Amino acid sequence: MKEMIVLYPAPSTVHIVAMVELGKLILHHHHHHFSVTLIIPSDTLDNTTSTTSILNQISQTIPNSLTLHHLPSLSSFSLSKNMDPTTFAFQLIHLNDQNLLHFLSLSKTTTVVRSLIAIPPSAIHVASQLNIPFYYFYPSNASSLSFFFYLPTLHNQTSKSFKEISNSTLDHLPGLPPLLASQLPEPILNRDTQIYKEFLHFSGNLSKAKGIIVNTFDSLEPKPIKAIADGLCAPDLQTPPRVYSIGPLIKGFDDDNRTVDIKPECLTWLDHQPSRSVVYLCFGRKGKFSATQFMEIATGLEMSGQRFLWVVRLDPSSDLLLPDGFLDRTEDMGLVVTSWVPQVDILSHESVGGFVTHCGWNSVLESVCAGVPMLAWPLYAEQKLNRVVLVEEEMKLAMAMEESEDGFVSSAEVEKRVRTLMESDEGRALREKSWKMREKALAAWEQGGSSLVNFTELTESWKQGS
Ligand SMILES: O=c1ccn([C@@H]2O[C@H](COP(=O)(O)OP(=O)(O)O[C@H]3O[C@H](CO)[C@@H](O)[C@H](O)[C@H]3O)[C@@H](O)[C@H]2O)c(=O)[nH]1
Repeated sequence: MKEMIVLYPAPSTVHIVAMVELGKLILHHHHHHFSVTLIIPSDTLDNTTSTTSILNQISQTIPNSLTLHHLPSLSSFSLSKNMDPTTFAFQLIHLNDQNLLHFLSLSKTTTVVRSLIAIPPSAIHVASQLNIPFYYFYPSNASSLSFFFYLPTLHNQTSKSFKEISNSTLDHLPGLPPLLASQLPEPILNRDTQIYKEFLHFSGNLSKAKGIIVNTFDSLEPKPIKAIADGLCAPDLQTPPRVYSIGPLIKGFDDDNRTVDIKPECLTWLDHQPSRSVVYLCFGRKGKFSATQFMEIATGLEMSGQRFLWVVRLDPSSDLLLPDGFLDRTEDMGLVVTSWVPQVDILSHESVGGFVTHCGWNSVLESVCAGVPMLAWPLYAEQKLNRVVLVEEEMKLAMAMEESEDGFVSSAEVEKRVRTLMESDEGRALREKSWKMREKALAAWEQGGSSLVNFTELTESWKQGS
């Protein structure tokens, strides 16, 4: 009988999508040995129409051998207006712990559960109650992972919150370039919050997992990967846990094509633009801006004279406010889209020459896989840290959008940076570097490539029951 691998994402669509890719990977290589069950939390952070359509797409494209298990709905629980999304996510996760325990206990009566691979931090306790080998799946990069490994050490060095020392430079973080305290992951800036405690707890537990699976590849982030492996991030540990970088895991190009019956307008529009001429702007699922900021972006884009494909997210109740006559004047130059777009297809389209991104890690990986240089405009979560790493000389796949202290970006800045990205020698150098990194991304999964080797070691250890 096949042994079971259980995948347990956080209650967020983007993490479910990443774990589907992991499930497909395991089944593609090892379907004779393992069955894979993906647990779908019934309530997600982003219970929106796009979430539903993505989840529908997922169920249409997953292989039959990937079993979905939906957790019961937590219908009595609703998002309090005052609760920030991360706090909400942790609440959902804690409420689901019992459901997870119940499912795994039942599964254990009929099959061998070879491992639980989870994003939610508290799943480690469920696994240990049931004696199931536990792996964290860390959905962002090795750089922010190395920071979380080091957080307990930092915590003990000072009693201050990072937000109190926001202009101080931390230049001793293992594997990382110097960072301002304000550039650290946003949920841990204030140590008086419950979220900070949750992350500290997560950080302290990282070493208790049998391994940590990260969606990156060795040649993209060699320094933080080495710093973790060398034990620099958790100096008190005898043996650091094994980190398996098995990326890039991104949504397959084919999957989208199979489900999209009608070619989206934006792809048809791209077909008619010159090679590498279009700058693509998209800020993830939640990247919303104030009306004033929208105006500045629009003005900056128009002034840059570059062709653009701009994906705009709006609150259901808001109208899109653009400068008078903007759409008419830019009719031949740009397209503004408010719907969900097939980002992977867009980034790999011949006409796209640059990407203005919020630095969400999936977007970054998708850009890397398409060889498209980035203009980094982080908004929240660990995105500021991601920007520092992306623009650093070592990696240099992006240039930075410079914002004011309160996060505002002027139209002049948008104009200047977009033009530089698309037209200057600096932009061309970035493009060349990005193309080289694309080749390294592909190589990571070729014969002898680092991600294939790491993945094989991981799955072999399961087969040997170790
Ligand atoms: O119209 C759209 C908008 C987005 N996407 C896709 O949605 C995903 C967005 O993922 P990501 O770029 O990682 O952004 P977030 O959803 O904001 O990601 C959250 O999760 C990431 C991984 O943990 C973190 O790096 C981010 O900071 C955090 O905001 C990507 O696959 C995009 O291709 C589309 O396909 N169409």
